Amino acid sequence: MTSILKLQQLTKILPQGERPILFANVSAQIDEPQSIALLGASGQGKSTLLRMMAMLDVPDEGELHLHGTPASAWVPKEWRMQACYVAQQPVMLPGTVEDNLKAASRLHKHSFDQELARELMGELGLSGMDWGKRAGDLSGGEKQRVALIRSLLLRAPLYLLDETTSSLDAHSKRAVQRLLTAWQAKESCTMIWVTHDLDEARAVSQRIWFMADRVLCEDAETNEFFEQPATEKARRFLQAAGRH
Ligand SMILES: Nc1ncnc2c1ncn2[C@@H]1O[C@H](COP(=O)(O)OP(=O)(O)OP(=O)(O)O)[C@@H](O)[C@H]1O
Repeated sequence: MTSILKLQQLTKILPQGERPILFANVSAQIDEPQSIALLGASGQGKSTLLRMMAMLDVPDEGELHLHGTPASAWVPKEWRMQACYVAQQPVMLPGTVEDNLKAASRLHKHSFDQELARELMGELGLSGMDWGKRAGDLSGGEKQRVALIRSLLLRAPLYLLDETTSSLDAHSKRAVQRLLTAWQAKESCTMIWVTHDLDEARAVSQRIWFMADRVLCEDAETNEFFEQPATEKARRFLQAAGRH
């Protein structure tokens, strides 16, 4: 069976600093659609690894494969349509909210699914929003949610979510978690969540990738990771968060 995504011995070396190796020999494989939470203390390289999976950063060593084809054989733009990166700081495209929502259909050259867009806006508490409003004038939380819906409308098989809910209020955060969980199941897509919120990780993921001391230290089922972490590093990480 062809894997959805394969990370093979990925190493990232930083251009300067006392600790030049950010991470080394990170290997993992996703064989079936699922949600994975990528955890670890600050500065371990989680965002860098996620950006590599989006072809927005390159490994110094190792190779990534998407649907069985190595990154070197992909046109980056096509890879990014399959592996959709949702940034922590949302970037609005020029124009209106509607222009942003229509971005995926323009890219794919297919008709815009207005009904689905309305449904998703409603689920994230944005049903009253004027679609003619300039996207740049939205609040930070509104931009985050519109950017997320714009990404979902791409209907990508893989979503790379970089602390997507961190700037949202508790209500919106729960709405996003609910929507993405339902979307992942309905669309049979894969989601990789970088998050510092362990409640979120537990609620949304089936699997945990845990980074510590420059390696991917654990790759485990979510319950197993939280109930019986296999390594001392993970135990200490969970203890520090009051979870173990
Ligand atoms: N291209 C680069 N050049 C220099 N430093 C970099 C580069 N990419 C990442 N870094 C550094 O690598 C470290 C890890 O960054 P990264 O954001 O990937 O970690 P993280 O685990 O996601 O951290 P956080 O949880 O705090 O967001 C940081 O100190 C960052 O400044």
